[in-house]
Amino acid sequence: MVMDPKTFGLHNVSLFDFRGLVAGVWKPAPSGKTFDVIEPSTKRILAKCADFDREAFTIAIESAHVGYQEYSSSTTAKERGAILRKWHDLIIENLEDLAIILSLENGKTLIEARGEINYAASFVSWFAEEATRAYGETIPSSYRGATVMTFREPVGVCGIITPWNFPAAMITRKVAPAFAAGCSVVIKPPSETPFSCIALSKLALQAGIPSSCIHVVPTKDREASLQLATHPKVAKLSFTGSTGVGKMLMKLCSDTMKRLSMELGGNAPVIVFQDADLDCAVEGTMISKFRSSGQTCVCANRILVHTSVLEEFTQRLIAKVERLKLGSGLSPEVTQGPLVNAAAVAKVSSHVKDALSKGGLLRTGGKVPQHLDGFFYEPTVITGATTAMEVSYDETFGPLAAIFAFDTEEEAIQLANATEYGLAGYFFSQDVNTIFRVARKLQCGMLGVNTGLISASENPFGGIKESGFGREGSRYGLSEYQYIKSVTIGNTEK
Ligand SMILES: NC(=O)c1ccc[n+]([C@@H]2O[C@H](COP(=O)([O-])OP(=O)(O)OC[C@H]3O[C@@H](n4cnc5c(N)ncnc54)[C@H](O)[C@@H]3O)[C@@H](O)[C@H]2O)c1
Ligand SMILES: O=CCCC(=O)O
Repeated sequence: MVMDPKTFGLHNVSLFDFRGLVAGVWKPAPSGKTFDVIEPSTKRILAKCADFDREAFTIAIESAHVGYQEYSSSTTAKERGAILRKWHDLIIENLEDLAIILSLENGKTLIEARGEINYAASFVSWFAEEATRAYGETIPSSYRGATVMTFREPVGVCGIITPWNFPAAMITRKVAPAFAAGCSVVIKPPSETPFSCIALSKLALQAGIPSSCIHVVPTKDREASLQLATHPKVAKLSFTGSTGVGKMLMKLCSDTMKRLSMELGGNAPVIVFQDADLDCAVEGTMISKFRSSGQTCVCANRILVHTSVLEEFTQRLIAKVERLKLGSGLSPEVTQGPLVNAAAVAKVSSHVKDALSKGGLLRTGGKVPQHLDGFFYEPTVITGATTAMEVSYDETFGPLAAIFAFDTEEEAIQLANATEYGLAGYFFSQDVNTIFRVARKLQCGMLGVNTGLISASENPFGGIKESGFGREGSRYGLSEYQYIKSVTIGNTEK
């Protein structure tokens, strides 16, 4: 049975829409096809979303191609900034409704969902300002009487493919800089959580983004969405998701030489040195490990603790973990929502079983709770983790804290870097020399030192190694949607 949106307490029910936006029109799929979106905390069908085909992507891309040329040539950067400012304000005005929609489809707690909507809005206001700061340069020419200048031009139509774990923020972190630069977008939202994207897009239109510049094409048909990687009129693909899918898309994009942003998987280490402030280390580990029930790309996957503080740190961590309360994200007392689906539960379960079979010690958790209906797994702590275990080389993406012991700084750094991923890392130390030395040696794009919280619109977000490339947010995020054109003006001395 599909639930009635009116029962969720939304003020603006029109935000909860199940249609796509193609060439300026909100519509169901022409075939009438839909796919089920499941509420993870109950396993019930939340709603049926329009399921578009390949043809819809073609129409959207063609429209976006005309749209970006009109939009970029008819607006100043300041005007685009004003539209984004309005979009930001509308998101904040509708924050509670957006948070409810997000919590329903993703499962995260209402507090986390409100946090994500604020975070999503922060990218829109950030790029409202950045829009006006697309500076070019003048360069001394080696030709007499000539001057070289650079212009920053919008790349054109941008394909946007995002994951379910941040259904709102992953949209605005890409779409806001694209609009700021003068680009248009065709979005393929995640099929687990399409409704936050749809709601945000309604507000973008209301703010004044031209309808030819924003298209939302939900689908379960992966082949259809690959148009965003193959169609010659798509100039750029911005993808956030797993490394495997990122590699496949990158290969497809090579035929038409698309610009790419690849925000991929991680396997973040947390290192607790012997001189760490343990309260700070435990607090930071809790945030980094259990935010969104362990389902963020920057979540701690391996917790490396110096043997001298191992038991003290573990005891304090367990005390905090055992205070976490599982349940529906909409219940005010709940601190941990469900995982996204049955496959996510199975993966955590398999990592736990594998670790225990290889000598790990279960300290708390380790089960699927029987009293809850949704896709839940208990927050779990395992000590005695080793590099032979799956958790050491595979992203768990769930609430398993695996604790490894180390004796020397060199050993910790070697363990931390022994992964093909390089997204985030964290460490805790109170020694300034250790901080500078280790910060330089860890191989990752983002580092938290004495904190587990590194995500913010001003912070360059992105990875190295197989965690991808490109930087989102920050002063670098706008240039991902621009190309540099050099203009040489010659013979100016005549
Ligand atoms: N680096 C970052 O900024 C960042 C942020 C969030 C999530 N992630 C990563 O995303 C992963 C979790 O998200 P996920 O499970 O949604 O990832 P995913 O790669 O399975 O899916 C991401 C998107 O790609 C689509 N997709 C999946 N398979 C496809 C295929 N064969 N063809 C075309 N499209 C396809 C999905 O529908 C979704 O929209 C984790 O690895 C996480 O670390 C990275
Ligand atoms: O999951 C990855 C994105 C989360 C974040 O931006 O902090």
